[in-house]
Amino acid sequence: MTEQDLREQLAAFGASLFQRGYSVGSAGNISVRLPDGYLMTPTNSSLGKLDPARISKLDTEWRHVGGDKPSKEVFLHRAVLTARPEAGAVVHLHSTYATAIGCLAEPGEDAPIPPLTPYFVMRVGRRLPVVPYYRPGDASMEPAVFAAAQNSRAMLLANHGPVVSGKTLTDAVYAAEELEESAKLALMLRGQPARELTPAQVDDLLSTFG
Ligand SMILES: O=C(O)[C@@H](O)C(=O)COP(=O)(O)O
Ligand SMILES: [Zn+2]
Repeated sequence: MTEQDLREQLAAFGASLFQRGYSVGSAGNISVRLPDGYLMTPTNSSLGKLDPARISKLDTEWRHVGGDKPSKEVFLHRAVLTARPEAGAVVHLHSTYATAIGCLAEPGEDAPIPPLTPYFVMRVGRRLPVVPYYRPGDASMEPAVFAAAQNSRAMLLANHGPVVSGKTLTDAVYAAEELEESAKLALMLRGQPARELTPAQVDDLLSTFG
């Protein structure tokens, strides 16, 4: 895909996420890896109204070189895309159910979303670490996010929201949506004897689709 294609795809996915309530106001940010740098949603922009021409561009050293001022979460996206060289995009949302789990979960441990459905395992993976709380935009979060991203495609920022990576922007968006639906299921079924996928079933999914 060309950079222009990716700019248009980013704006279209942003609008789609916003229209379906995965993001409200100016919450959330998205980055996409390019051959010569990165695209990033501008700070204080609504994912629902992104102008492809004004999306921020950063060079390979993460310096702002074009478009509007980038998201204040550059450090967050840099940590994930550096830790996961195979990742092509990162989506950060404040989607309600995943954020709720991020308020219940113990920072430093894995989030309490059990493997209830195959698609959660296939899209998000086996582990969902919870990164301790940092003020949004705080550069000191970078080592903790980097460490979490080394072992997992997705994570929850405690008391803040989910961060999900994918090989492509499409993969990252689909995984972020699946994570939100799985968080909703986990909360709906909390305290009930829901049947989980067995470790063997999880292994089978990851070896087939992982
Ligand atoms: O929660 C925050 O403040 C940020 O993580 C966020 O979601 C929006 O910040 P910008 O991307 O700088 O608008
Ligand atoms: Zn945020």
